[in-house]
Amino acid sequence: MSGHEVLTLSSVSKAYGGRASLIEKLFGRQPKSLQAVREVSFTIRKGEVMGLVGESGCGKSTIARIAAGLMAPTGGEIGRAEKTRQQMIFQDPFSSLNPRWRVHDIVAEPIRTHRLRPKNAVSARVGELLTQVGLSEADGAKFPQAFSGGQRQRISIARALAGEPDFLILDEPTSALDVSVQAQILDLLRDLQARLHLTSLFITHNLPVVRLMADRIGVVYLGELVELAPTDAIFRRPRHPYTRLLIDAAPDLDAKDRSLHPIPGELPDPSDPPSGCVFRTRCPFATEKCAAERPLLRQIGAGEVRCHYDLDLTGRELAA
Ligand SMILES: Nc1ncnc2c1ncn2[C@@H]1O[C@H](COP(=O)(O)OP(=O)(O)OP(=O)(O)O)[C@@H](O)[C@H]1O
Repeated sequence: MSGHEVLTLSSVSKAYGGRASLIEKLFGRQPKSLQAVREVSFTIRKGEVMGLVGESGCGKSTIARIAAGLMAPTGGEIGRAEKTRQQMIFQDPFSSLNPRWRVHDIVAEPIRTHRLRPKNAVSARVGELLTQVGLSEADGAKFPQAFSGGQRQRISIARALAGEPDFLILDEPTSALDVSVQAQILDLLRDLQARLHLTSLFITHNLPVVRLMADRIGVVYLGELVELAPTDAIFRRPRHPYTRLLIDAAPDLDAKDRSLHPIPGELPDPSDPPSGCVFRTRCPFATEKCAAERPLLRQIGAGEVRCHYDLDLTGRELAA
C-alpha cells in the first residue's frame, strides 16, 4: 500500500451461514447460505470521503463491519495503513451509548484507552470536544437519556473524534433522525470534515445525503459494487442503470417532500440471486447476454461500472 491509502478492499466477499426459518428448524433442514457481499474492491485515500449507497439489505452494513475490522470476510483481502486508528459512528444513537455512563466518561473513554492526553488534561479535552459538536461542557455531567436523538448523535461524534481517528466509518449516521435534525448533523459532519480533513467511509441508503458528503460514491446492489466514480461524475453521467434509478428516486435535499420514491421492481432474494448480472431482473435494458454472463467491473470514463454496455443515461428518467 502506498502512503496515501488508508484502506483497501480487494475482492472482498462475505457469505453468511444463513438464518434458519421456523420451518427449517422444525424439519431440521439446513438454512440457505447467503452471499451478502460479493467481490467488492475499493480504496480509500487519506483525506477522502468515500460514500457507499444502496437499498436496504444490499450489504452496506456488512461492508462497514468488514472495513472496521469487526467482522472477517469469507473471501478477498483487506489492506490497512499501519497504525490506523479507527472509530465508528452507528445509526442508532440510542443503543450505541452506555446509559449508565455520564456523557463526560463516554467521551473520555477513547482518550483514556489510547492515552491521548495526560490524565489532568482529559476533562479539558472532553469540554473542547463537546463544544466542537455543538453541546456544552455542562452536558458532560448528564446521562445519555437526557438527550434527544440528534444530541445523542452529537455525543457519538464527540466520542469518535476523541479517539483522534485516522479513519472514520459512519454507518447510516442520520437515518434514525428527523429530517430537520438530519440536516443539522450533516452540516456538523461536513464542517468537521473540512476542518479536520477526516478520512471516512460514509454509508447510507440516501443518495442526496451521500452526494452532500462524499468525494467518491460506490453504488451497491445485492452485495455487488455496480458503479464507483467521483460524486460529480455519478450525477453528471451515471453509467449504471441502477445508479440512474437511484437518482430518479431521490428528491433534492431542499425539496418539500424529501421521501425517497420506491425503485420499480423487487429486490431479488439474496440467497437466490439472478444469474449473470444481478441487476438484470429490474433493468430496463437487460438482454440475453445479461442473463448468461456476469459483467466485470470495468473502467469507463472517470469511474468503474459493472455493466456489459456503455449506456448513455444522461438526463434519462427510467423510473417514470
Ligand atoms: N448475521 C447474519 N446472518 C445471516 N444473514 C445476514 C446477517 N446479517 C445480515 N444478513 C443478510 O445479509 C444481507 C445484507 O445485510 P446488511 O445488513 O449488510 O445490508 P444493509 O444494506 O446494511 O441493509 P440495512 O440497511 O437494512 O441494514 C441481507 O440479506 C441480510 O438479511
